[in-house]
Amino acid sequence: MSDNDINDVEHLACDVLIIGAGGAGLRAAVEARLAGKSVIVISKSLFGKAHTVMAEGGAAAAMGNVNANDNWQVHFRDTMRGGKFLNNYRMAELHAQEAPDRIWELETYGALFDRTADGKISQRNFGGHEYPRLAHVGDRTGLELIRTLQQKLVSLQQDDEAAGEAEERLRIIDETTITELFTDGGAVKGAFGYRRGTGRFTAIAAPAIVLATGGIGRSFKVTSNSWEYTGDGHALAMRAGASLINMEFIQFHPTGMVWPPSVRGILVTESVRGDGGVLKNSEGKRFMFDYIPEVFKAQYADNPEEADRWYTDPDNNRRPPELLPRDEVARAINSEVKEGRGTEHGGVYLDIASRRSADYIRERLPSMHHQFKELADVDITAEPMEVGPTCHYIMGGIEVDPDTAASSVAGLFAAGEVSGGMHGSNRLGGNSLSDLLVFGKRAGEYAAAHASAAEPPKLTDEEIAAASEDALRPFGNDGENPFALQDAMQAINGRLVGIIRRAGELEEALTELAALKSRIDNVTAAGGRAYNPGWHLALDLRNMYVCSVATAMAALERDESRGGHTREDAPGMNPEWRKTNLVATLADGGVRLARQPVPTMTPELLGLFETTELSKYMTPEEYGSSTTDPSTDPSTTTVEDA
Ligand SMILES: Cc1cc2nc3c(=O)[nH]c(=O)nc-3n(C[C@H](O)[C@H](O)[C@H](O)COP(=O)(O)OP(=O)(O)OC[C@H]3O[C@@H](n4cnc5c(N)ncnc54)[C@H](O)[C@@H]3O)c2cc1C
Repeated sequence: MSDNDINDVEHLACDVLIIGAGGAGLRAAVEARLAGKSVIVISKSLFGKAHTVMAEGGAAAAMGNVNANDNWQVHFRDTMRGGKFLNNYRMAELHAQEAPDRIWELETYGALFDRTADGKISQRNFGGHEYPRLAHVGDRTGLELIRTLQQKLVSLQQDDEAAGEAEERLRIIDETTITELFTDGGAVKGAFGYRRGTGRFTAIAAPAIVLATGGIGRSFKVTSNSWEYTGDGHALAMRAGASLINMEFIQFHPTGMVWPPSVRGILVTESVRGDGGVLKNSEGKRFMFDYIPEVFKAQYADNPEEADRWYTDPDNNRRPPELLPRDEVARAINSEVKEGRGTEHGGVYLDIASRRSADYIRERLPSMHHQFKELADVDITAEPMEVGPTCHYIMGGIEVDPDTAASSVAGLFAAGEVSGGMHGSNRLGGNSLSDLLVFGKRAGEYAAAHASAAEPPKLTDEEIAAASEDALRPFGNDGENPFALQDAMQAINGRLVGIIRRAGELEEALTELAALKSRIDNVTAAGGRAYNPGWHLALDLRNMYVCSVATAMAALERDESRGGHTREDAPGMNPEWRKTNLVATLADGGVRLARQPVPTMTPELLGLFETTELSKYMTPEEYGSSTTDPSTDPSTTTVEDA
């Protein structure tokens, strides 16, 4: 066999294939396996090293442990407000209702959350959440979540082993990247990928597939995301015929590290602000009081005295503006820096040292203490941190049915960050960990049900050979180095599709991206197939490209500012745009963008809000309207890209 032998393919089969071993993938795997299905979980990185493990602050669930006034209705309201009412209301409803059960269930799997004085799961404050709501383990919550789900999977494998069928029903394959999905007659039937360590190909036949591949953050240079987040699941879904929703909404977390340059973008958890940290500019001013938008004035304190009282008496005071939703805080920091009140390294100060004791900081924020000491030689118990916005999360993603997590392609499901709709135009902190538990479980359940009703699919030699040839193409190309092309794409996105956007710049981005296309098609890989990061990136680039184009197109189309999409040339929210989702599909190799109506909330859910609040987001006739079916709505229109 030559190094580039396209015939050396490992053949596998299962009922439910799960692509991604973060929280969403692992929770789906538990559910599908408990439903009696054979399951394979594939992970691009080492098992246990998914993004979820990096989550710091916690998982939002209205358990009411710290403030008994909390309940799912309040959580639902906060989530819709955070998303500026563009959320898929049904997803937000299911999420708020089911998150507490998913957290308690984790305890039955062995999770150990921090406790309140009376022994309940402790819950902390976070931006946009009315009550303390984030179940946490210090600032290492994601680690506990992944550890627990892995432990659950191992215990299920041990059951199988005892029955003499180890790995028959649950197999985990890490360091393997899926590059293609196979479809037949509009339904998925398997996937193709390569083992990173050897470069050997793998073809897996499966009637049901769950995409749980996380986000797209690596399309930007300054990001909290790690190397794996290249939009693979988004692009795989599109190539299989599914649609992406609202890709313009990208969350720039307000607080990433800004110094030294080698660590720029690494996250500084919102828990620092939840636990009392405040933002100051270079003049020492606590500036967030100047940036409270009209729609949030009723809930946020407009003076430091009231804001500080809130930490001990939240029932009688309004919240500090440092805890506004992330999009608001990120924009405020951006403005301060732009107006010359930033720090030496282009950020602002985040100060908890002058407000909390060193012991408190070390106990509540051990990872942050360690991170700043090790990476920046800053002792956060004695000095302020320098922070600035960093690309963190994509609200856009695969369009799914809210109850079943099914995409428009039969047998293809999606959960976690790769799916769209749940968070509307902006995600609240803590709502991702709960989202991936709620919808990971649902995706696993419905994928298992789909597999039960399907025939075992067969993969053909021809389609496997075509996928192999495709994957090997960079070795035969004579173009550019993949790292140079990634830099070029990151530069376009950072400069022209970043936190503040303008129509002219977005057009420029699309032109520059289009010019990059042929260079990406001709990207070159050198060397052999074993552990070859250049080859791996060469294959990832086409995914990053298609996601970048979908984002820039949707950002140009939506000429309003909402959540994680700020148009300097179209400031403010437009109630007409609140009724519209932008849906991207692939057609003739290009991205196609369509407008679809946002499903309207049921009267029961609308009734959870004051009319005065709804009037800030909606047109008057909407308050009393009932659900619209997008597929039959005549106002659906489309635009084509180049
Ligand atoms: C530093 C940091 C802190 C955060 N803190 C919080 C927090 O406190 N609370 C909160 O709610 N959210 C937080 N988030 C966001 C949250 O962690 C993520 O949104 C969430 O973990 C995503 O989970 P997931 O299961 O969807 O995907 P991930 O955990 O991102 O896992 C994706 C999986 O897919 C695999 N994969 C990707 N592409 C392929 C491919 N082509 N083939 C095979 N496998 C593939 C990856 O290897 C990985 O296993 C934080 C994010 C970061 C970066």
